[in-house]
Parts: sequence; C-alpha cells; structure tokens
Amino acid sequence: MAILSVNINKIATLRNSRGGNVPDLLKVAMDLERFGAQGITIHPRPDERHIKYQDARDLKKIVTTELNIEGNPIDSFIALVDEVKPAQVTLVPDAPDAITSNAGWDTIKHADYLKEIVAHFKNQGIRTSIFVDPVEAMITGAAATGVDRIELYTEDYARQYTDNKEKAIAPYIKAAHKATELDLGINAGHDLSLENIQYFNEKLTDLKEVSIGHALIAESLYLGLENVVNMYKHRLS
Ligand SMILES: CC(=O)[C@@H](O)[C@H](O)COP(=O)(O)O
Ligand SMILES: NCC(=O)COP(=O)(O)O
Repeated sequence: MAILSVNINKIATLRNSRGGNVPDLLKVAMDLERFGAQGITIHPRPDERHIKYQDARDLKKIVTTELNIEGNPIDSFIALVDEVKPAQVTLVPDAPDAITSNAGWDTIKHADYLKEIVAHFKNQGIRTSIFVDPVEAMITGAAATGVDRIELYTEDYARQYTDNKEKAIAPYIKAAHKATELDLGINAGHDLSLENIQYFNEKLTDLKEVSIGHALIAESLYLGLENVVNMYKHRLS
C-alpha cells in the first residue's frame, strides 16, 4: 500500500501572504498526521517564498511520521538537510525561479554529481530519492547513482488523465517495471489529485509513496467551505 505524504508548501504560502502565523504550519502538520497522513513533505526553495529553512528545523521536532525534504541540492539545501536529518531527501532539479517543479533529472548527464550527493546523504542515514520523468533510461541512470528510490514526476499523467487515462499511465507502468527490476523503490508526485490518484495507485502496484500538496489543499477548501460559511452564519444569527 502506498503511503500518503502531504506537501504543506501551500499552507506556508498562505501564511506568508500576511506575514503572521495563520495558518500555523506546525499545527497543520500535526493535524494532518492526526487525520492519517503518513508523511509530511516540504520543498523549501532558495527564496523561501513558502517553506522557510526555519520551518524545516521546527517541523523536524514535531513530525512523528516521515519528514520528506525536496529540493535542488545547492549548498544551502545540503547544509539544511544535513542539520535536519529528515527520513527522506528527494533531489529535484528545479531552477530557483521555477514556479513549480517542471522536469525530472537527466540522470545520465548528471550521473557523477548525483552519485556524489546521494552518497553524501546516504552516509548520514537519510533515505534518498531522485525526481525523474517516466523514461526507462532515466530510471537506469538513477539506479547507477546508488539512490534508494525514484520519485516519478506525474504532471504528464495528471494532464492527460481526463482525455485518455490508459495512454496517460502507459509510460509510468513501463518506468515502474524498470525501477522494480533495478530494485529501486517507487514514489510519485506532482498534480496528483482525488480525481486521478486511485487509477494511478491501481496500475502501479509497487508504489511506495505519493506526495500531494496543491490539489489536496485546494480540495480541502472546496470540501470545507460549506461548513465554515455555515459556522459564520450561525455566529451572526
Ligand atoms: C517535486 C514536486 O513535484 C513539487 O510538486 C513540489 O514539491 C511542489 O513545489 P511547489 O509547492 O513549490 O509547487
Ligand atoms: N513531490 C510532489 C509533491 O510534493 C506535491 O506536488 P503537488 O501535489 O503540489 O503538485
């Protein structure tokens, strides 16, 4: 069974928009675990526009499930992960100005670099994962770095799902078979949602973990708005 790691970047974005501590990121993380989340994912970016480096330190103290830190392993990110020692670090090749993650690693071109970073984190007892497109050559390249897992970048799947789900899932099934053959654990994430997650999970039987943020927070708003509007109306009556 795949575990659900909730990405709380969007909670930090909302908090930062007012400069205070509402919503309280640490409380949200604790509540998510209480509601059944099996992991908490954060993706601190160099400009700290959502998750701040201090959030990672604070979360480490309260997260009782698995803390997964994602990001491009620039020097400050490596130092942060070394200090926080999360359960898992996921290497993502995103540019500092990227709106969100938009590609997996070229694990062949960056083989030596990735090998070095993976070895560094593994030596500290941190599980490692590399964010990749569902392309067999990239999975083979990932395995050569010594990494524990891959995270399949699921934006293409999510985009194509409504038009043709069989076509959307096909490259992911092939990629997952290759990963299993090479003894790599399989994570997945990006734009997964209540609409598309079940089919993905059914078709990728070796899936270990999904990290979901954007859709899950948006869906929580939709599903919670009626309740909250009624609570305000009640107080105003
Ligand atoms: C690695 C990945 O796929 C991302 O979805 C990411 O972790 C989300 O980051 P943002 O919240 O900054 O879009
Ligand atoms: N690793 C993917 C992730 O953490 C969440 O991505 P998204 O659901 O915000 O697109």
